[in-house]
Amino acid sequence: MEAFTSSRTPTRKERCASEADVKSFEEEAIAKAQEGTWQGPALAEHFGPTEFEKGGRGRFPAARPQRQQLLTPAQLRLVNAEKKRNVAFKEIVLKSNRRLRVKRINYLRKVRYKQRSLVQEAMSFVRTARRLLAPSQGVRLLKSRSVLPLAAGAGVPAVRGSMYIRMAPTQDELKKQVGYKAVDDHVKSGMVVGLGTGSTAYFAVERVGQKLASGELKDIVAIPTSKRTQEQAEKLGIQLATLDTHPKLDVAIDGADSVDPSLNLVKGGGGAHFREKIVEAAAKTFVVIVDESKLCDGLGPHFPIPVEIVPFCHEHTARVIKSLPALEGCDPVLRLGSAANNKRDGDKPAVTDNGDVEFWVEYVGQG
Ligand SMILES: O=C(CO)[C@H](O)[C@H](O)COP(=O)(O)O
Repeated sequence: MEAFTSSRTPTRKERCASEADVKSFEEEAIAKAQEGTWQGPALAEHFGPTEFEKGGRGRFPAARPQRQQLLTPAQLRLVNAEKKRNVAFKEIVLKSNRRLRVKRINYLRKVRYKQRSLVQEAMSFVRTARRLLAPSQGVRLLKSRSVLPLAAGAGVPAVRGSMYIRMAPTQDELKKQVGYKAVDDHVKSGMVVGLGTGSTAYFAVERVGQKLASGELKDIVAIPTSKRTQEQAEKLGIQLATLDTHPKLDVAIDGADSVDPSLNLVKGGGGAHFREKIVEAAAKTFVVIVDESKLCDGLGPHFPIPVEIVPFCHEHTARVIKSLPALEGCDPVLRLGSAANNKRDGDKPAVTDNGDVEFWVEYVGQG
């Protein structure tokens, strides 16, 4: 009996946790076990030290026989109750470990399933792409291991027998390809060249600059169709002139906004069509460079028709345009924002290089 040095025997309440305490400890134990921070049933810490735990050992302390002899029957009951709880905790830990294992297996199954469905999705995309896209649209579908596997999702392994695709060039890449090719095929040393305006013509101007710098082209005289193109050409060291000194051009290269099957064009989305028309009309050969987004079945609905007019009484001019029988079903809209791109940005009238304003004659259907 001398093992208990305190003046009185601790009450059951002091030594043993209430049912609610045990429950909350169990819940905490399960939660910790699930997070992987479970350190064992730290009963002493949780419920306060007991003589039993002082004498116990290991993770689930067992009462030593000689100590049991020192306990009163009431204390022995407490010890046994505590032992039972330890067994219960052990079971909880084992159960939660099992639950964690099951969870992990389910997670891995889900990941594998997702990977498999991504690969299937990729393959069905390739099949659809093969059906829909013709090689003439700039996309070449290959079945070869020498090109990149379809990027259907990061980390999806290429599977045996999978399809491979070379991704379609972007619109900018297509613009560059046609811009460069036009110069490579049509511009020779000693020529007078009309330089168009816009994001496609930009690449043609760039190519002329490159070829002059490399010495592949010599004695080129260029006539720009806008202030923007003039600035780009000057930066590239291209010699510039005007129609006043060079009225005949060997070739002019420019983009367009719409091209119908008979090669009729809408031009001027970039706000430079007034000068473009004057310069390009003076060229022996006019090379139009477009990507496939510009092709249409008929002019009108595909892209509004830009009309440059003097600012004087422009509202009156708009009414006159609207009343033209040939433009039935069309509506002239004052172009706002910048004239330098074919977007409607800003809220002030767009002003061209010539100080004019523009209407975009929009097709709104049969009037
Ligand atoms: O007519 C033009 C500029 O007045 C452009 O050539 C036309 O708008 C096409 O531009 P982009 O090549 O940027 O699409």
